[in-house]
Amino acid sequence: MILMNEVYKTYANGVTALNGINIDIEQGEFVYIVGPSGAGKSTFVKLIFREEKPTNGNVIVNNMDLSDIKEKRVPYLRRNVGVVYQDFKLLSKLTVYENIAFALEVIEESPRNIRQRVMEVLEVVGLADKTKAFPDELSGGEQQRISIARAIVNNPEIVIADEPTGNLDPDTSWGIMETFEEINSKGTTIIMATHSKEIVNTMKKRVIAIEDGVIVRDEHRGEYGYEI
Ligand SMILES: Nc1ncnc2c1ncn2[C@@H]1O[C@H](COP(=O)(O)OP(=O)(O)OP(=O)(O)O)[C@@H](O)[C@H]1O
Repeated sequence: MILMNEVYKTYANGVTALNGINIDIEQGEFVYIVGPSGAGKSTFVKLIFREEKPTNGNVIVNNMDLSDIKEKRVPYLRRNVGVVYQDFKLLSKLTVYENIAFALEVIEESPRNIRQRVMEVLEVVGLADKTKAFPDELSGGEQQRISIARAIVNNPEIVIADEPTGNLDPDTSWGIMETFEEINSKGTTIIMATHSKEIVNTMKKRVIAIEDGVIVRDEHRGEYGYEI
């Protein structure tokens, strides 16, 4: 569960990105975050995996208040929150297998469990035959699938995706969206910031619209609502 209570975020340069956010997202929901460029979408999602801290207010994720958790608890939070980025952020010198295994090695899983789990998530994203490939030997869509596999390898309760289809062509984007749907169907919460009107209006989900740092719309099976 994700709760935000009167959340404000002002960056060091004085820009206020979030201006009094109140939200309640239940476990298992699929939520799109939409809004114009600079509205505060990325800031909103970054608060959930504590990439940023609120200036004021409370951000509660899986019963942890991130506004005041100790630094040493952050890795524990991150095990429960997988993140997918627009630009994939794969490590170019590591193979597909190593990129995914890395997340388990840092928490000292046994080699046997690592092997089993990496192969499981590669099956989920349909790339079990690519274990030995390096990221730059893969298409953009394949790289994004690997980054999704990496995000779910710890079995997180929440997956955050910040414009995951932003660098992909439409056909590839639909495939990526199907993968997110499949992950969501197993109970994982998905929070996705997106500019894709077509995706939001086709795969209907909850839509939270942010403008100038405030929530202006929160609809069940909502529309994208902006011209692009
Ligand atoms: N690290 C930062 N330091 C200072 N200002 C920032 C920082 N990150 C974002 N901002 C500012 O905060 C505001 C909100 O930015 P944010 O990235 O959250 O918007 P966004 O809705 O995700 O935009 P986009 O759709 O263009 O990605 C913008 O005015 C932006 O310039």
